[in-house]
Amino acid sequence: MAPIKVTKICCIGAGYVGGPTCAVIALRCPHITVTIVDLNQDRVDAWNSEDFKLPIYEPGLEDVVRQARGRNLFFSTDVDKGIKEADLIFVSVNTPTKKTGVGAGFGADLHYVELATRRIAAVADSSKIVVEKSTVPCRTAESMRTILEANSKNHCRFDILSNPEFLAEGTAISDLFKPDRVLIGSLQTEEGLEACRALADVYANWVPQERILTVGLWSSELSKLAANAMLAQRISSINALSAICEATGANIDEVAHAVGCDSRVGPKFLKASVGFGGSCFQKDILNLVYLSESLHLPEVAAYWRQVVEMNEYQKRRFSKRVVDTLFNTITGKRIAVLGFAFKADTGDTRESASITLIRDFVAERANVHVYDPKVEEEQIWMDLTEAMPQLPAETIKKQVTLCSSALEACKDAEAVVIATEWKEFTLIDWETVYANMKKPAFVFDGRLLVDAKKLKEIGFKVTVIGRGNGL
Ligand SMILES: NC(=O)C1=CN([C@@H]2O[C@H](COP(=O)(O)OP(=O)(O)OC[C@H]3O[C@@H](n4cnc5c(N)ncnc54)[C@H](O)[C@@H]3O)[C@@H](O)[C@H]2O)C=CC1
Ligand SMILES: O=C(O)[C@H]1O[C@H](OP(=O)(O)OP(=O)(O)OC[C@H]2O[C@@H](n3ccc(=O)[nH]c3=O)[C@H](O)[C@@H]2O)[C@H](O)[C@@H](O)[C@@H]1O
Repeated sequence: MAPIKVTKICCIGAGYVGGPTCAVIALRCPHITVTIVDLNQDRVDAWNSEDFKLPIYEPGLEDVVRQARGRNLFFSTDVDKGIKEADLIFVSVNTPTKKTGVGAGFGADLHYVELATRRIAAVADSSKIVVEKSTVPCRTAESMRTILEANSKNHCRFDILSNPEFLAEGTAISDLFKPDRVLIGSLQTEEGLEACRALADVYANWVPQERILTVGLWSSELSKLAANAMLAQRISSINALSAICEATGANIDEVAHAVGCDSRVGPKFLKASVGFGGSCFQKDILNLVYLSESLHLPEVAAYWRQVVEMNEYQKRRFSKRVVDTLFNTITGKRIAVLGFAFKADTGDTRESASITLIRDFVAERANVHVYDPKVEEEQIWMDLTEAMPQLPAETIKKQVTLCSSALEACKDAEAVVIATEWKEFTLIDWETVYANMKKPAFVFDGRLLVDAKKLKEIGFKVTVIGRGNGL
């Protein structure tokens, strides 16, 4: 068969993955035209905005978009045109956990993937390589192929590839510039391997050959779920140990360092925290749990489910420690929560531990003062109303105040809770914070961020995750 050369790429879905990933492809491959399409007009308008007020915050992203937009990078709501013109199409739509029906609460909602696939089938009038970029359950490519083949016109060929994305938010651009690996899964047929080579050639414009891994379709799909499950499992493991540290007087940072020095374990992803958040860890593990159950592997399902349960326990445990320490009641007390994003360097709040903490504090009838350097106010209100459906919005607004700086949030507070590891929280002037707080002044560090000894010297009562009360 004739070699395929990719010259036009379309990406369906201009979100946290589709946007940065395809912007970097456009930057690194000036000879390829990249069009990112989305049904969401506001999102596309933001990507196209003259002042580069992009819909997502990601360090380095604006620079990439500034260089490539209008040259060979385009954003549009014309999904059909994007599909028609492309020879390779990334499907990078959302795959949230199902809310209702079979598999509710566990399985992936593949509705958006299916709609995008059906759209490709409906409008494509020439052969395409269709690439699953979204994280999907094992064997989703088969369903996509069935839909495409059943609807294909003009004898169009569709080759399906799996090319999961491993970027982390906050470091997306550097992850994309220098990925640990690019994974491409294909059918092991002549056509499948040729499609795989064509996509590998795109990445080869900037990724060293040895980092481009080519495997079977099902291995590729499963590897993405496995990677996220194993990363989250490390956090739940260290968080489980943090509870033992608090009860025994061991120090979780010292334990993590000692364990991570073993080259077989490695030092990364062993930072104890108030719990992992983000749009994917929980969703992908639940997806793996559902897959295991469907395959009649209940022990495997129970094993992975425990990673999520431990995370829920960690968040609950932390809120309880706040209440217990504040003399068993926080009713009417002012609590400053520093950080609303699920991690530093992103404005994303999906599954953020901060939401759970604030919900718990509001349930205890505390007055919560929140500050985050990047998250939009509107987003915070949306997340809190969704997290507390039983409370009228006015009640939430009575108990929660949004602040424009850490100092403002901490003023007159009885306790400060650090929920996100923003760098600016390491630079807080704690002397001033202390002077402006009610006494005794408490600090609860859910991110191992503060110098506990120094804060104690100032006069704070300090509680740190993974350390006993004696610190
Ligand atoms: N957020 C992350 O850091 C990572 C996410 N992933 C996976 O990538 C996928 C996408 O995630 P995000 O980019 O975070 O989601 P997102 O929600 O930010 O973006 C998805 C976009 O797809 C659009 N969309 C949905 N259906 C469409 C259709 N039929 N036609 C056109 N546009 C459509 C939505 O309007 C939305 O803008 C998910 O499967 C996720 O699990 C993978 C690695 C990292
Ligand atoms: O599929 C995805 O969506 C992505 O999920 C994660 O990326 P992300 O969720 O953006 O961010 P992480 O850096 O993994 O952090 C996830 C959560 O774990 C927490 N975390 C991380 C590391 C750690 O040691 N301790 C810890 O509590 C973070 O604060 C955050 O709340 C993975 O790291 C990416 O490889 C993957 O592509």
